[in-house]
Amino acid sequence: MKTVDEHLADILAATRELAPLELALLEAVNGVLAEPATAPVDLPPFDNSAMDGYAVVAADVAGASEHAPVTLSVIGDIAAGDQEAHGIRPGICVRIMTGAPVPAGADAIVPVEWTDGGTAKVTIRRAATAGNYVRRSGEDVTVGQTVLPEGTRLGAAQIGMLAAIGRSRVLVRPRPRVVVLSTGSELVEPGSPVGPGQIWDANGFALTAAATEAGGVGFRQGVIGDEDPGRVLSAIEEQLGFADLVITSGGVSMGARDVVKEVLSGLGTMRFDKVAMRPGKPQGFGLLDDHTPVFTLPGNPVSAYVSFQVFVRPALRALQGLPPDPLPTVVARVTEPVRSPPGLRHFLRGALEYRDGVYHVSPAEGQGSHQIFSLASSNCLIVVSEDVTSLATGDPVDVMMLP
Ligand SMILES: Nc1nc2c(c(=O)[nH]1)N[C@H]1C(S)=C(S)[C@@H](COP(=O)(O)OP(=O)(O)OC[C@H]3O[C@@H](n4cnc5c(N)ncnc54)[C@H](O)[C@@H]3O)O[C@H]1N2
Ligand code: MOO
Repeated sequence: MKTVDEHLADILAATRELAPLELALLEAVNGVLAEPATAPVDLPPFDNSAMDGYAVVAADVAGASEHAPVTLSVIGDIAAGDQEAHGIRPGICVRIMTGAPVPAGADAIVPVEWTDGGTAKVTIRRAATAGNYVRRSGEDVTVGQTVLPEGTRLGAAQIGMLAAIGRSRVLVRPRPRVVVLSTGSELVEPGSPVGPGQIWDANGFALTAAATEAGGVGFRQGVIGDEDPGRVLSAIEEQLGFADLVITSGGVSMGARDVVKEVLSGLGTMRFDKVAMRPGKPQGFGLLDDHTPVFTLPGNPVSAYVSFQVFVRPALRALQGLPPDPLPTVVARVTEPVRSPPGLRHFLRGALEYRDGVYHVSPAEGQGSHQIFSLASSNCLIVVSEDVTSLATGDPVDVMMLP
């Protein structure tokens, strides 16, 4: 049997980064920057006010206090966006709004709360020193500065940064398009009635959602029966022109109708292995059409989901040129004894809780690979390594936090 680490290493060795594309900013959300982004101007681009108040000569108000207020003439207003040139000199000031350019001659802003709010004349009751509430040009970013390095995942804050330096388009490795196919003649579309021996397709939905959760764009292609091998093969092949990655579930074990394995064996670099893990033992992976990674995951819902998190998720990251990090992992203390088979990496579903400065984890009651309820009620996978066969209450163990 292959180890989990060997299987993952083979997957990552075969997975190539997607070609970068130039996209409009909002199409690039969750993409990965394929160029460094540099600022064409300083940010802020000009000195501006941090407060609604009055732009003054600081020396005029250096002695202002409740007992010795200072009164200045107000010669006008400047709002954010105003382009008129205002200038002041000692003895006069301008009413100014947050974000408006500081007028020539002014070197401090007095917030309106420190004044009587006057419009022709204003009385100031507190001293301000030079620079008070002035946002200096370039104090956030200087012209030419790299604001986002290549390889940055573009979340909301990074998209905002790009817009703030005036970019409308960026070069990114896009979110991988992940096509998900479920195989099995017992499978029925949720929303339709199930007959004897039938079940609703759970994996198609879970894996499509997982692909999107992991930074891809999931496309569920529905259910393919397993009576006609030719139909299963053509359904997979039809997706290769469009998909950046294909996931199937079901049909890879030892049954008389394990059709996915049957039709893909010998194609491209497809290989079907037993991996030393529970759940998720039967795994298939390879490239079809030279470059499209195809994962054939086992049909049991928990097996398919765990296989996704352990193998597909890192590959999706690699397609975007990101380090293939595993799910965030912490060390927790088990709240009850755990038994685990020797030689297998065991991923138990569990409940992780942070209490009194320590993580505690409780294994879920149902650990069968068909028990989707216990998966859906869990927030983590307890990872018991190959060489550990038992854990006592309080023993430390690695725990992967589920998204
Ligand atoms: N003789 C052996 N039998 C089995 C072995 C083995 O080594 N020797 N391995 C077992 C393990 S472990 C797993 S996991 C499964 C994997 O089987 P397949 O990948 O071939 O999957 P199927 O047989 O098609 O289905 C298994 C199970 O999962 C249900 N299923 C399938 N697809 C879906 C779906 N989209 N939504 C919900 N449920 C689904 C299916 O109805 C079966 O109950 O093989 C074991 N057997
Ligand atoms: O290995 Mo299967 O994936 O346990 O149920």
